[in-house]
Amino acid sequence: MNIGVLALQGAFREHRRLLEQLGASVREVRLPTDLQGLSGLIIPGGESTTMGKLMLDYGLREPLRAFAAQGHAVWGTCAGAILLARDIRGVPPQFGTQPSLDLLDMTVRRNAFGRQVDSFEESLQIEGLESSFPAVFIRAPVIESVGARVNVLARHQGQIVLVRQGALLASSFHPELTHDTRLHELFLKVARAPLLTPSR
Ligand SMILES: NC(=O)CC[C@H](N)C(=O)O
Repeated sequence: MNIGVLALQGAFREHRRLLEQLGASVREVRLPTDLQGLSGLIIPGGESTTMGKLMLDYGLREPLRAFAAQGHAVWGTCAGAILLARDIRGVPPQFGTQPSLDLLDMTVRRNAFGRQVDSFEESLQIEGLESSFPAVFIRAPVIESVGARVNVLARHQGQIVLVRQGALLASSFHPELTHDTRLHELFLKVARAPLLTPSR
């Protein structure tokens, strides 16, 4: 299966390594033509302001929206989750409005768990996984609210940190920075059969 990782900035190599470990063939996506023939795409963590700007500069916003509209699986982790959100809060005023793909019906607040030094790892209970998942949070966003079609799959201290809406997934944390492959396996399952996989 061909899976893309948006490679404008951020932790794309780590996602690539995990996906390849699971047998996927991975393409780094930098241009709209790179999306051809892919079954799914991961938007990594990094800096959502920079990534959003590069996304516009490279003419990727509309092609990415079209890719998702075709029903392909798209998973945003941390900054990637911010880019998927319909509504982004906590953007410093000097950045103006932040570009978003406006795909997932949720409101996110940037850097809601604190500063870089406040990064932490936490065992999360995730719906559908039998044992807890080691989740790494780095200047992570919180998902403040979600629309009716969005399923909440995990919370940390009451705050939403993992959601699914059809073939779209968003996590506040970085599963690519651990050795636990279960969320990448879930993503590949969705990418294989986006319309067949139950959303819970
Ligand atoms: N680890 C991350 O992806 C951090 C996200 C970053 N704080 C942002 O708002 O874009």
